Amino acid sequence: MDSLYDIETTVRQTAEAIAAALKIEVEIAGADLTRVAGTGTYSSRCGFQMEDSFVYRHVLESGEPVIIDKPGYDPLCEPCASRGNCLEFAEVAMPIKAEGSIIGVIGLISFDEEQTQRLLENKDSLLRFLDKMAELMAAKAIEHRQNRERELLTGQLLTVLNFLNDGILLTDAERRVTHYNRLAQKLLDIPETEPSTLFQLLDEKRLWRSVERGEVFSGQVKGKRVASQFYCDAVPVANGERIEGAVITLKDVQQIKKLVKAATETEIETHFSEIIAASAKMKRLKEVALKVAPSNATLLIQGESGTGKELLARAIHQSSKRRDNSFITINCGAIPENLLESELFGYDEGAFTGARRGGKLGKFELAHNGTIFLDEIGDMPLHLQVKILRVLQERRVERVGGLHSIPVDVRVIAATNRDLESMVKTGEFREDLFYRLNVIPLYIAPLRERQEDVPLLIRFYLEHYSQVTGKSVRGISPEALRILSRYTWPGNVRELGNVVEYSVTMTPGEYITAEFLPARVLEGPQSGPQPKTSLNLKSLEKEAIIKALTAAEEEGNKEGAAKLLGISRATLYRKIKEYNIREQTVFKV
Ligand SMILES: Nc1ncnc2c1ncn2[C@@H]1O[C@H](COP(=O)(O)OP(=O)(O)OP(=O)(O)O)[C@@H](O)[C@H]1O
Repeated sequence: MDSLYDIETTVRQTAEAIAAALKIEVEIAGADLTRVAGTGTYSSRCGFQMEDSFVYRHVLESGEPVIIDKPGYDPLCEPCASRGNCLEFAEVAMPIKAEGSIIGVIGLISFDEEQTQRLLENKDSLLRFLDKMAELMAAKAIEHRQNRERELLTGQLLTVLNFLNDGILLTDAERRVTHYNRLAQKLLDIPETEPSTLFQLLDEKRLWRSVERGEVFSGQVKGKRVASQFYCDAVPVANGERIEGAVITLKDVQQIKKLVKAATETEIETHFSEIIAASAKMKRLKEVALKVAPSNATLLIQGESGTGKELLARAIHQSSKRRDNSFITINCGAIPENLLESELFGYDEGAFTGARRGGKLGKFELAHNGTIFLDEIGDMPLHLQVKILRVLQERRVERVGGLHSIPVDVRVIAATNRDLESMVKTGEFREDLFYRLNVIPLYIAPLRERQEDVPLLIRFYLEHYSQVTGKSVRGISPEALRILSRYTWPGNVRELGNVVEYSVTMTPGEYITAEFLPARVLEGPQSGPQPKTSLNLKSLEKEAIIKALTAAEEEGNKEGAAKLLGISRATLYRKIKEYNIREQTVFKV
């Protein structure tokens, strides 16, 4: 609500001006009938509630001006105690209206004949004059209220700006920084004492080019006063066609990476103590891995699927001084070849049709100061193998469509379940990359070759799944344990975990017995009585190829064998040659 008290000085000056112009006493009251200003005898009575102010109350209620030329005899004076003894000769009262509300009254009072004559001789022009004075005061009161509201809103907006997790810069059309929030000040080290331009703070050429075109910009920009990279979004502020400035938001790229790490990694921190190892092979492997963990050496972990390659890589990262930075994994075999390059190395804005505005960080950049785990490196296409080799040699990455290379400090741990050495022989894997990766080779033996680990792993998964399912399965019968110990575990530890989960879920009692083991374990290949050669990886592979070829031939489609096996046709033909699988062996048997 607009109030005359907020503009007390203006009200007093107005009262004095009216009094000087008309040579008559003036008083101005607020909406609650408190005298805000007064001249002559009234000047000492400001700030007090008026008594017997029946005329003013009527004006406040009706919103209409009143002229009383016979005080004490007018119907409005009827309730007044001084009725009949009134000292006033005449009175004029004009309401003060602000946006539909009545916020006060201007009162003129004459105390002799001469004043009365002056007051009443030209009523119309007097009322017009008073109306203008009332309008002036109302405008001032409205302006004062609007300023107060604007200040409040500015204060609220500044609080919001300072509360945001992004740095915010506002600029004018000349790139002068007109406003910034606390975070922007900290991120860019903006000097508080002198005004800054965008040019002094950011390497902003590309950003400003977009702003000038009236386009939104998103991308990475380097700081000028600080050595940081920022992820910026800039939105032009336009007035019609004219660009009048921009709003720029800033995110510290290092901070984003830390957030990525926090969001993706904290739950799966792995320590060496979590790698279960009873067998001599695993104990020895853990020893070697613990020794190489603190170094920056590139590592290659080989082993069948499910043997714990990723688990080992995580433990190595966790034991290195990179542990506070990201451990980024990428499964090179699971990502379509045409997307793999940009996943690994990122791309710059406009690198290809459909490229995201502002480009995209690659996994190598995300892993800066940390570790990148290149899973299934054996599935990496040859042209990307060259790029990986270059990163390992030069420690810089080049984004797809990028003009400059970016320095990265990344430890590479690669893993594969394929025989990279024979892939090198067949030309499927680059020899130079193989030797680069294989600086320190780590081999995880398949579970069937380290049966001593089986009981310990079973106990671990029993406890885990009993807890997860809320069942109190406490152990396993000797017969069930014997069956599991003789099983060949083609899926290794991952499969063992699944088997225990199945059995815990199925078993009604406190112990897992043989009948609650999955059928494939009961019927599947048992390692004990079988000839040792059948456990050989190569003979298993040969067997699988023969089976796939037979199945495909039965369907009249030889090509389908590669699909069944999940390998390329070229690899299939190479393996047929390698294992000397003759047509009649396959098709005529
Ligand atoms: N020695 C071990 N102790 C405890 N858990 C293990 C061990 N080895 C493997 N695991 C568990 O087995 C599962 C499979 O492990 P992981 O994913 O590391 O295998 P991998 O060799 O990387 O598999 P793939 O080649 O299929 O990617 C995980 O749940 C892992 O925690």
